[in-house]
Amino acid sequence: MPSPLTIITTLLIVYLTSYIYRLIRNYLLARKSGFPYFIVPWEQDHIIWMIISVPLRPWLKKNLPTFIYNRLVLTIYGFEFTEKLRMFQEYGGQDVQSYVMVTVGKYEFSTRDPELATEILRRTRDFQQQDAIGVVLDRFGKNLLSSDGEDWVRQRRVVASTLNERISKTIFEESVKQTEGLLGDVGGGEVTGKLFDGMKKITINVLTGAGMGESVAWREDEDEGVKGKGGYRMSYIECVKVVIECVAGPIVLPKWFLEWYPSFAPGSDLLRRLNVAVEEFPRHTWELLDKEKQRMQHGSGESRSNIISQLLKASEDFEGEKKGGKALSDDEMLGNLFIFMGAGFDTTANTLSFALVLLARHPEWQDWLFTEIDDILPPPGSELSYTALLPKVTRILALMFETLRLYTPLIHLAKQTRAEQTITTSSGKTFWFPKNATVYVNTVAIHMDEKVYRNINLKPGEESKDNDELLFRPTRWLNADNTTLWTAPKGSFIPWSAGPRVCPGQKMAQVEFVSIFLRLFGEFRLEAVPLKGETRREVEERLDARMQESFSILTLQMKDLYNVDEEEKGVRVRLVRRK
Ligand code: HEM
Repeated sequence: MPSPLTIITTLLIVYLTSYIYRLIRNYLLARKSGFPYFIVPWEQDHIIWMIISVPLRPWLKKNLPTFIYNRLVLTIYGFEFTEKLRMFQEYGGQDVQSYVMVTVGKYEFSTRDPELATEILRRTRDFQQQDAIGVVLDRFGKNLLSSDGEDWVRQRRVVASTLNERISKTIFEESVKQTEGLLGDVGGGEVTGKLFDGMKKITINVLTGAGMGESVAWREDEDEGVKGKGGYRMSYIECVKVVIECVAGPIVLPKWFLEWYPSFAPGSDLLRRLNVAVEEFPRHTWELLDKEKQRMQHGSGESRSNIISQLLKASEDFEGEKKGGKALSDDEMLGNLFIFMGAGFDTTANTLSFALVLLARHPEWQDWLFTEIDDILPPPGSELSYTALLPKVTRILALMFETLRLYTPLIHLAKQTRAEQTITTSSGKTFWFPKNATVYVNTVAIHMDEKVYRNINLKPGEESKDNDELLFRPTRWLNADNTTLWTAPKGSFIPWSAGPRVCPGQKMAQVEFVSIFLRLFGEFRLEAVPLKGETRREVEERLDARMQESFSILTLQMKDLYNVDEEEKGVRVRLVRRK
């Protein structure tokens, strides 16, 4: 019988040998790749490290020697936003702006090179979705975001066709209606921290109203809605909110764990609500689907302009074409209706919130917006028309693009190789990727490319600056004529990704952003409210610092912006009537 000491020593030797083996293996693969590489002898994808490293980051920064921290931080989730361009400047090559990080964990490649990014995103069969996406997002069924190959092609055809012009018009009208509801709450000139919660509420109400065909009145108690009608404990909206809140982790917990998790343990309230939501979300969704089917059967046969009815219609068309072939299995139908919520909620709400904070920080850009808005809005009291207004809007879209450039919701696009791959660039150089490589397209760094963005489209009176690409300047998105939108070169502006898997909700998000801002800034100006004794300069510094403290849980967001009650926290603003 070996002694405990012998067992521990043997285990230690086995672990160390495996550790050194993995490091050397990744090192040899990196040398073969043709990319610049550097070594961080750490297991970046170890589950314990992934959980503890994010909260530990400030402590590590304070206590570790800089040369160690600067490498270790690149193994901590969300480093793309905190580190910006540094790692490419230190380790990336001159011509390809990419690197391999040699670790003890998975082989990891990152790029900020527009040409490589375009190629990676174009070749969806060679650079596929990561396995981890399915673990998190397949809770209610397989879906577009987690699928690859033929399954993805079939689902994409059906799902993407539902987000059409009819939906855009519905989205526009529903967004205006919801914004009016919000203005009823916060448009009285009072100081409020709730404007940003309002953006979340608008986004989810629009997704439910224009998406699921269940229009929600602004003042409707969230506990009401569909709740109660079939013995539900939570409304549809509440279920969606809880599930999305849990997508970054707890969603993977099995039902038995949620059921038995002790009520005195930390996080028990959220897990208890998740337990209910996981059970009731599918029931609500089936009920909405059934209702829509009934309407289609008993109505004129015309599908309504919401996502759920368009999805049913697209499925029917596909099934007709394929003579009995099913467009989406029941499981996929549910999975995709969840993905619409999951993919469309936080991304859009956070973009709206960042844009508002940027406008409160830089009020001079509000005047710039007013010029366009006042020019195109009909007289007060008239209805806002999607078809009349949308083609005329450029400045609000320029603001949206500039917000997405600086605070891109997805800080990287994560892909994975399942076989060896090569890419040959236009300069004739060939690079190699091993099987099972993690491939990151770093959107934060791509959006800060000085060769693309520095001093582009300067307008009369605007000065050129050495750090212009790091600054908030929406005019860069307008051509010299000042009325048409500038298109960034291929692979240089990818908040919605690019290639065949480009976000199908791109237009929907733009329509929502434009309609909310048209309605809001048509009537109001936004002011940042100073804390006690704060000068304007100090307000600006505080807002800049707050935006830089943003962090990513699946999407990038500001800390303490939502659900904040205390006076000193949150970002307090005031809407002041313009006319
Ligand atoms: C500002 C708002 C939005 C941003 C920045 C955004 C960004 C993205 C990005 C980067 C991807 C690619 C993800 C990847 O490949 O891993 C994506 C995919 C997707 N998005 Fe969006 N999105 C937004 C709004 C929406 C909306 C409103 C919807 C629909 C309601 C939506 C539905 C989807 C779907 C279904 C996919 C999967 C596409 C596929 O894999 O073929 N998104 N989005």
